[in-house]
Amino acid sequence: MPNHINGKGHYNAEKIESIARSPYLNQGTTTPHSIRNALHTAGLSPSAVETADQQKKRALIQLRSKSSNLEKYIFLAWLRNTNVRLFYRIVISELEEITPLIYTPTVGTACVEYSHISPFLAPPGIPDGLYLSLNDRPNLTQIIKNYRPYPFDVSLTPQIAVITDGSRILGLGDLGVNGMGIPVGKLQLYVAAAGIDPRRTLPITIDLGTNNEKNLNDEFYLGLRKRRVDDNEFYSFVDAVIKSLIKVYPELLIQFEDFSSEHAFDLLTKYRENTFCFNDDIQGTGAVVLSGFINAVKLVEKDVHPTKHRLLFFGAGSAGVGVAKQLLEFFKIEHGMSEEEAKKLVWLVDTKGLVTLDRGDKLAKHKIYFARDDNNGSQFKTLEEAIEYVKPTALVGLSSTGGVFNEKIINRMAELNKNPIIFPLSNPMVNAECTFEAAMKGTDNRVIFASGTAFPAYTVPKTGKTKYPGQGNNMYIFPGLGLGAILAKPKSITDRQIYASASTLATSLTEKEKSLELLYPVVSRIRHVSAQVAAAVIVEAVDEGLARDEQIIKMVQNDCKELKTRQGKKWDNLVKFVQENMWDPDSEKFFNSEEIIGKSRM
Ligand SMILES: O=C([O-])CC(=O)C(=O)O
Ligand SMILES: [Mg+2]
Repeated sequence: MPNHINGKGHYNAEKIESIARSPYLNQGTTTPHSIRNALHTAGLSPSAVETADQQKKRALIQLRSKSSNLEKYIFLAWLRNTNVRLFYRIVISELEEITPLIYTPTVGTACVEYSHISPFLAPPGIPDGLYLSLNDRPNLTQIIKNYRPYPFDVSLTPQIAVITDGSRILGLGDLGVNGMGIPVGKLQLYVAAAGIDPRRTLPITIDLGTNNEKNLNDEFYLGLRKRRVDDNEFYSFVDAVIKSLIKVYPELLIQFEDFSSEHAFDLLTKYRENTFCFNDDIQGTGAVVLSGFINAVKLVEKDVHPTKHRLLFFGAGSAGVGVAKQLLEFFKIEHGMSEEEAKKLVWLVDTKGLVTLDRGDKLAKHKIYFARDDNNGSQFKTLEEAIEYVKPTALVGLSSTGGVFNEKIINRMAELNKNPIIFPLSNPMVNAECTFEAAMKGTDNRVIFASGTAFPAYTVPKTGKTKYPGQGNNMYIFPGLGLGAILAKPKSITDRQIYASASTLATSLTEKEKSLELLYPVVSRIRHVSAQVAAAVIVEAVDEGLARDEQIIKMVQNDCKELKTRQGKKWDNLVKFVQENMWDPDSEKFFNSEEIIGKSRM
């Protein structure tokens, strides 16, 4: 733990002041009177001394009394910024209730409104994250150095940064600087789901303008009021930011988030070999869908041989192509198919129809890989036409077009397949290509379903049986992947590490979860699941010879003697070690009460 004691073994007045004012150290109404006296905070709150549970109960009652989810978001942000550990106690114990409020879908609403609400999320002087705008270009390194991650602790350096330019926030498009809600939300999940210390997280939004007219015309918009810069300036600015970040924090893991598709791919290609980074929308979403797909394939394998699937992707942006590429790994690794063979199982559809090489338009770079050349000159302009042509076993939506998997399309998938796999993955909920209820009704309840945002369970009217939708959200991957990477410190994050995260997530289901035909573990188990994912990433990084943490390397070599035959192994010691390394709001003794009391008596 950080040492707050001065040279003589006592807290000095300055330290006492900083504890009293710290939303991390000061525990408000649970503080005993002796400590309140010592901190000189006696009289600043009523006399009651409460337990942490009472504090939590009160906060939950307040939270639940709010009538809209946006109000709940604002309440939770305020709580986080005034009593960090109480906030995380609540998030961790009530994950299923709180995740949709601090993350998708509510974070989408919060981002749209961010310039209107952000001044009211924290007391003055408390940053929600680091903003770097075009005008900061000459001083980037200094600004990064000056920024103190919140809650403040100068003895701790950030371990993980989530960085966006706000250009493609969820399925909501270009929100400019309002996108800050996303890095903030993702990093809260790093804390809650993977036990990263909140004081070591760094949300970053770079502001290179916005093409969002509504923002540009909004008198309260807080970002640069100009159109986005061109590609040259974009890449050069991002490069300057990455270089400055690494200069200030050489071991920082950088997660790229919600960049527009074209930029997302190019940034990943540019940095993935030499920089400690990954892209959550390409690799995180890719891995989580792969994991759900592995389990979906198992549920239908009596009827469809795994290598006979035909996968139709509606939406060919970073997520669509990222997911499709990850799925290829499954066919290659688990079924020995060549890349060319596996690629033939994938068809992409975008707004102009089936993506083919001879369609006549200039395809974006990232679409060319999957563009078909076996269409004999025929073109298929709509999703319906593409479905008739491909006859897919699985329909994956990453189009950001809410409701586009309409009744007709769902019915057709049900005619074509005994158990159609339908994954409407766009976020937030309004952008999902269909609801769980619509998919169940349109397929006589035979659908195998996962969405990006959690839908409610559905009870089949005739049988009374309740079915649970899968939530194919990258929150099952990025916290564990990031934690594993932070612990093993590989030189780079590789496809094999990503694959390991996905296949481990797929096998992390309990017998009960399997008996309910779930595709993903229940959210309330996410801390344990993240530990397993992290362990898998660590083992892979060591196996690849890329890990650089000596202690981890030794431990893996002892714990997982036969690295090459480790499939299906649980690596219990390593998982335990990872869990022991997780930050927990109650695990630390934050200051020495005796020392403070001793000081006040002097
Ligand atoms: O944030 C989420 O819920 C998933 C995600 O990365 C995205 O939709 O861009
Ligand atoms: Mg994202």
